[in-house]
Amino acid sequence: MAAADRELQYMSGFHNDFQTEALPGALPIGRNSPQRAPYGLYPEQLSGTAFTAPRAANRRSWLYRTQPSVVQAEYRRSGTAGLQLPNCDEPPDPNPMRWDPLPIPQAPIDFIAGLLTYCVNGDIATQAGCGIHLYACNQDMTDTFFYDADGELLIVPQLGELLVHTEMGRLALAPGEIAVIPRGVKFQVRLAPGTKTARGYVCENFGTLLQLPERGPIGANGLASARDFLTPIAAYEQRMGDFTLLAKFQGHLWACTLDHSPLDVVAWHGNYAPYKYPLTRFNVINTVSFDHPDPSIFTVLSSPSATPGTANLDFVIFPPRWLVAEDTFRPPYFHRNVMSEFMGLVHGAYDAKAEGFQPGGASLHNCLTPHGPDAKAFKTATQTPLQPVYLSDTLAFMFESRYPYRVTAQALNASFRQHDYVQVWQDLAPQFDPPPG
Ligand SMILES: O=C(O)Cc1cc(O)ccc1O
Ligand SMILES: [Fe+2]
Repeated sequence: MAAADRELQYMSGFHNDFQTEALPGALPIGRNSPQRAPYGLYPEQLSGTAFTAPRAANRRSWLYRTQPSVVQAEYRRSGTAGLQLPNCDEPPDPNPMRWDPLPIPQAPIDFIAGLLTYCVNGDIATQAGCGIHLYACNQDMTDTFFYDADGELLIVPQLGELLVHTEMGRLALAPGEIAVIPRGVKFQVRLAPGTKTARGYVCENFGTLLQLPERGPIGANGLASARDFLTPIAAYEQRMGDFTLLAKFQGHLWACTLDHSPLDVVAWHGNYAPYKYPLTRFNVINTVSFDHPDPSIFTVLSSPSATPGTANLDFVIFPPRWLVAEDTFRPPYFHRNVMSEFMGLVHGAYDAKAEGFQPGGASLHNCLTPHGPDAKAFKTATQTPLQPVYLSDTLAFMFESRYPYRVTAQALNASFRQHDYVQVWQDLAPQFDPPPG
């Protein structure tokens, strides 16, 4: 099969034990590390969990590459303006926050340089919490590659199609789909033909690897199904040049040079690999009687913490769906949540906030910060006659975490932050009308 035809083919399944080779015979058979691997390839193990992690949680892959990853120069400190840690001198902020869409860049900028950290929670060093970044870019990464030693990257494109070239294969990624690049996997992001500008969200999970949530009483089916997750087949390039490998390590960027493309993996096998998932495949469960269920019924992927049911990170979506609840306030209720909620919007409108929360925008409702439908949404939802309604053109999502988010100075002070966000609730006047006497 020609190299170009091999691109963008996928294997189905979630955390399966996959095996794939871009050249017939490149994968050793029956052992991981033969005395001499086929075609002079170097075997290299990539461990995503401790060697001794229980079998069900253990993740590792064996990569067969033209040169081992150690063939690279010394790491030196690097910096991009946008990838930042929150200022620890300032206390975390309980105010509800919202941002207009991340502005589209005018100057040339690639995916990594175009990342802007909004907030971070937990602690990278103890592998708890996550970082939340938005990206806006208009250039391919060509001679620069990247890996993240701090967390796996959940990418949620909002605008434009990406081609993610990873050392384990190539993924095409469009708005409405998500991808997860495992911690440590080297990759490069390019723009798909026809895409001039791309924008989206990235959640960097420092904790337990994302997994499918339990279905509990829902039963054996529903929500996201393992077979709809797609992992790329092996694809490699043999390219010499002056290349830079960027590494995010404990919150900071480091860079080293190398004279060959690190995307030189000819074959691999294992259960630690990138994957993508089309959110349209999500089977949406909701009430068919009354009341608004908690949004945990919309969980696509979850990173558990040590406390049962209390996620390090839940990735929750609000996709198109029927609303049929009777005698019910149908949008999200007013609430105060001990978990912290960061939200984004891929397309359309969100029913709790029809205006102000825009595609490419973001909101943050931190631990126990009161929030809910804005005054307009409350009025509409309490006055409209209740018919079955199809909520079309909507795709919001939430990164929900047990750890409060600390917002970076650049996000706090961004020109596109809506400093008057709290006003959206202030018209909720008293309407208490007790019986006389
Ligand atoms: O705050 C939000 O908009 C997210 C959310 C949605 C919902 O349907 C119920 C609770 C909740 O936190
Ligand atoms: Fe909420």
